[in-house]
Order: sequence, then C-alpha cells, then structure tokens
Amino acid sequence: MEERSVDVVVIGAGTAGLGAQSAARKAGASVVMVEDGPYGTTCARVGCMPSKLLIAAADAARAVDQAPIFGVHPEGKRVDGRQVLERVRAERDRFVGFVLQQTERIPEEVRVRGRARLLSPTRVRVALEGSDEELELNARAVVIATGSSPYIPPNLKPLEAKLSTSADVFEWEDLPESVAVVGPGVIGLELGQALHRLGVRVAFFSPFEALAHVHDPKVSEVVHQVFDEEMELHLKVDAFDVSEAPGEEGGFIVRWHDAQGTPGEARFEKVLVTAGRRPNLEGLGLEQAGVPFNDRGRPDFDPRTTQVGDLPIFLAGDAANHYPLLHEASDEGRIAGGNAANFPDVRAEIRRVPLSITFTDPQIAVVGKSWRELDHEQCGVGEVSYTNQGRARVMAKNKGHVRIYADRDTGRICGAEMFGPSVEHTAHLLAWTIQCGMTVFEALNMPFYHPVVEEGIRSALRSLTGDLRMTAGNAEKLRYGPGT
Ligand SMILES: Cc1cc2nc3c(=O)[nH]c(=O)nc-3n(C[C@H](O)[C@H](O)[C@H](O)COP(=O)(O)OP(=O)(O)OC[C@H]3O[C@@H](n4cnc5c(N)ncnc54)[C@H](O)[C@@H]3O)c2cc1C
Ligand SMILES: NC(=O)c1ccc[n+]([C@@H]2O[C@H](COP(=O)([O-])OP(=O)(O)OC[C@H]3O[C@@H](n4cnc5c(N)ncnc54)[C@H](O)[C@@H]3O)[C@@H](O)[C@H]2O)c1
Repeated sequence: MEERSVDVVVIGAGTAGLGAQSAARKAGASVVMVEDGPYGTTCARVGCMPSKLLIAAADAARAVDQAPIFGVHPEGKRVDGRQVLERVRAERDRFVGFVLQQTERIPEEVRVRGRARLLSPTRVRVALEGSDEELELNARAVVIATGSSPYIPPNLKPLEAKLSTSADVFEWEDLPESVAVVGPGVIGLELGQALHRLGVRVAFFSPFEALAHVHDPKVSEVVHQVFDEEMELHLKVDAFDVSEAPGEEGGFIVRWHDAQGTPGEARFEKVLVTAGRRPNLEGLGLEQAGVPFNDRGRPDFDPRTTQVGDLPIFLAGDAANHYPLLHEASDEGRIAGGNAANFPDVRAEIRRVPLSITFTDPQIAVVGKSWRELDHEQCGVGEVSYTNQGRARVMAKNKGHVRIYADRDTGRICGAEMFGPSVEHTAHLLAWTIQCGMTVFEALNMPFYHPVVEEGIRSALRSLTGDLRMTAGNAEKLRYGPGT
C-alpha cells in the first residue's frame, strides 16, 4: 500500500473542501484533497443552481397566469416539460463546467479520487477509485468537508430506491403529472411550488406543522394562509404511508389521516422526499479518531475555529451542519483550511450574521436571531403587512408579513423573520444593519426611495420604535454614551 505524508488532508471537494484546500495551500501547506463522487459541487450540480433554474421557469409560467390581473391576456399558454428540464440541465451544466475548470486547475498531486476514512486524527485511509488499491495519508491536520445527504424517514426506507430526492428532479426527462412532496421544508417548498406552477399536481405531507424555517407565530400564520390558498397542504398528518400503486399505470398510493383524524388516499406519479438532510459522517471513522460528541450526538465543533474538540480535525460546510448553506460552507472551508495549515496555532474568526432565504413566492427569510433564539423579555418587535404596501400592490404581489426584532436596552436590530415580495433583497439590508450594529433609528436614517418594497421595511422599523418606547435621542445616548 502506498503511503504519503502531507501537511493537510481535505476530505470532500465540494464548496467547503475546495475553499479549505485553497486556504491551506495559500498558507504554505502541502495538501491532498480526496473526493469520492463527481467533481462539480452539490450547489452547482444538484443544489442551489438547478433549483433556482427550475424556479425561474415557474416564475415565467406564473407571470403568464397573473397577466390578466393587469388586463393583459396571453393566449394559449403551454408548458413544455421536456424543454423546461432541458434548459435547467443546460444552464446547470454551464455552472458545473466553471467549477470543473476551477477544480482541474488544482495541481494533480493535490487531487486524489477515492473514499476516505480516518484511522486516527492524523491518518487517513483512501480506497482508491477504480482499483482495489488503498492509499494511506499521514497528515498534521485533517479537514472533513463531506457534505450532506437526504434523510429518508424510516417508514419510507423500504421504498427508498423508487422514491425521488431533490437531485433526481433535475434528471427527469419530462415533468410528471403528479408529485407528493414529503417534507415542506426549504427544498420541498421551493421545488414543490415550482412544480405546481409548472402545471404538476402537487400535494405536501408532513407530520409537523412548520413550513420552511418560520417560527414567528404571526409570520408563520401568514405563510400558512398564503401557501394553503395556493397549494394542497397536509400538515400534522398521522399514519402516513406510501406504497407502490398496483397495475400498469405505476406510481404510488399515499394514505394518511389528517389532523382531525379523517383518512385520505391519493395516487401520485412520483414521491419526492425532502424531509431534511443529514451530514455525511457515517463510515468516516470518527470514533476511531477519538472525536468527542455533544449531547445531541454531533461532533463537538467550534464554529469560530471549525475545530473539533482540541483535535487536529476541522469540520466545514454541511458536514458541520452549523448553517448548511453555500456561503457558510465557503467561509467554513476557508477557516478550516487556514487553521489546519497552521495547526496547532488555531485562530477564531468572527462569523457573519446568519441569513437564510427560501426562494418561494412570496420569499421567506430569517435574518440574525430567529424568533426561537430571541430573549422575548429583552426584545421589542416591529412589523409590517404587505397587504396594502404601495409597491407590492402595484405589482399585485401584496402578500406577506415581516417582523423585525431589536434589543430593548440598546435599540440595536438583532433579527427578523420575513415573508413577502423581494425578501431576498430586503433581508440583505437587514443583515447588513445587524452586522454593522445599527440601532433602529440609524436604520431609519438611511435613504428609502419611493415607491419601493423597502418602504415596507421602514414601516416595520417605525413600528419597532413604538414597541421599544424609545426616542431617537435616547437610542443615541445608549449607543454613544450619556454625554451625547
Ligand atoms: C436542492 C438544494 C438546493 C439548495 N439551494 C441552496 C441555495 O439556494 N442557497 C444556499 O446557500 N444553499 C443551498 N443549498 C445548500 C448548499 O448546496 C450546501 O449548503 C452546500 O452545497 C454544501 O457544500 P459542502 O461543500 O458542504 O458539500 P458538497 O458540495 O456536497 O461536498 C461534499 C463532497 O464530499 C464528498 N464526500 C463525501 N464523503 C466522502 C468521503 N468519505 N471521501 C471522499 N469524499 C467524500 C462528496 O462526494 C461531495 O462531493 C441547497 C441544497 C440543495 C440540496
Ligand atoms: N434557498 C436556500 O438557501 C436553500 C434551498 C434548499 C436547501 N437549503 C439548505 O438545505 C437544508 C436542507 O433542506 P431540507 O428542505 O431538506 O430540510 P428542512 O429542514 O428545511 O426541511 C425538512 C422538512 O421535512 C419535515 N419532516 C421532517 N421529518 C419528516 C417526516 N418524517 N415526514 C415528513 N416530513 C418530515 C420537517 O418538518 C421540515 O419541514 C436547508 O435547511 C438549507 O440549509 C437552502
């Protein structure tokens, strides 16, 4: 068996792994990056990009459906499912192509193809791709950036090979006639709503009540109401069961009891399982490496350094499951790679304000502290409904509700849960105000154009000053000291 000694081994060549190898090499370390699957990253190949491409097609279909509201009557709308999916794949392949070029520019001695597992904190065994050979790597530090995989609930496990996950959707030749979406989280709602708007009969099923990651009761109420008006939602279902449909037609029979105990049954051509994703940590030898686990059974990981316990092991991206998002994977890869290269000189980095966006219509966002993370005694709440917001009504996109939170002592904005038009943009504005440590008054001093959806955010900020019962003068004193 071949053996090699390097400074850093990176397991996984996704966004986090690519960032880690780059940061480690920049810090002067010798690096090996091991990849088991296809190059190209989850984000470009089966995640962020193809899902947004499908949503773009759904937006086009929706615009045609909505046109009569404005007195515009496009005739003869027809969705060509094959063409929709061909464009998704063609554009997706273009994005993947850029990542492949970037990956191929990495020196050949850095790239190893095969499946890696830890024998100790600094020894990694690789089952090399396409051979029975193994390679043993001795390193000073290891970065684990192995990503995540769809979670299949136990009752669906026997049918797993026949069910669809998000990655399968982008390989469909044509749009199916009907889809049961199991799990109305971020992926389920994004893909399910897009399919629905492209003419597929879609129904969502969950044993829970939550939709995406909204927990503010007022925002959640509006999210439920708006999505329930548009789509078939079966929440808090009991005795949920899926079996293969008999006969030539194929597909699946879904049986359930709704929240009131009423039984239901329907046939669907496809069942799309989007019940969450789990970090790819099994079979990696974490126990042999002495990785400490917390009381939730997860590796004891410090998000500021990405270090696991005090070991020379660093976790990054979806494998860390801190915030399983693209920009976080990229940041964590860079932090992990730098710290692995300089081990044992491990440095902490201040993380960005949390920001997550769900690309439904209306869009959903959680910024900074979510409702569940708030100290409710300490925080005031401001809000706006988009029902009568000027620009939203102009565009006939006047659905949604936004709640913004701020600290009662300092007036500083600390979080928001958002549902409404153009939330992908307004959520960024709020994330930036939070990261800059702005008070609600400082945010209100920023320019607001007219007529824009940002004026809705201004209304919420004004309502927040009322709830805080603070004057601008008070807030300035709290920020700069009583002498001001
Ligand atoms: C449908 C969908 C839509 C999404 N949309 C968005 C979005 O709009 N915005 C956003 O911010 N995020 C989005 N995400 C999340 C985002 O894609 C992920 O957070 C991000 O891609 C994670 O990157 P990563 O480097 O951790 O993992 P990956 O890119 O998955 O890389 C992990 C790599 O490790 C390899 N690997 C695993 N085990 C081993 C092993 N033992 N040995 C060797 N190699 C191994 C895998 O083959 C894989 O290539 C979406 C995800 C999905 C599924
Ligand atoms: N726009 C984006 O940024 C974007 C898009 C897609 C994915 N992502 C990332 O990927 C992560 C994973 O997304 P996801 O949608 O797979 O997970 P999720 O946690 O968002 O949603 C999982 C859903 O499945 C439900 N569920 C759990 N167990 C179930 C069961 N047994 N039966 C039916 N439903 C069940 C949950 O209640 C939840 O609604 C997200 O949290 C996010 O970080 C981000």
